[in-house]
Amino acid sequence: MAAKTKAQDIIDNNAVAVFSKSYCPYCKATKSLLSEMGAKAYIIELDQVDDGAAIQDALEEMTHQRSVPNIFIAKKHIGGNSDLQGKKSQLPKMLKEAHAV
Ligand SMILES: N[C@@H](CCC(=O)N[C@@H](CS)C(=O)NCC(=O)O)C(=O)O
Repeated sequence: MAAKTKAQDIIDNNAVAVFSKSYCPYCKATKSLLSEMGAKAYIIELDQVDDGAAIQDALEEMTHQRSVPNIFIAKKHIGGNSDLQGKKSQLPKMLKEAHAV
């Protein structure tokens, strides 16, 4: 599957999608926050899959964001960890509406 199609497929089929890298501290903070909130999230570690670099390129093209984590809730691009942390007070409602909790 082409990387762009794969990225879009992950975004479309998961209430919460996190494109992450296993060693990235910002990604760890995002995963911790989502876990604390009890959210079911699809997490792909781009440094641990063969097509990770191609998926990162595709995400940059789609969102104009190259950094990880690259986060989507209900198919909507949220941004990175700082964007997610900044939405902390809205998250319970957003996650509920996305059927992620
Ligand atoms: N402000 C960003 C910082 C994210 C960041 O700097 N991520 C690093 C990895 S820890 C990154 O994407 N580096 C480029 C790369 O891995 O290609 C956020 O809050 O998500």
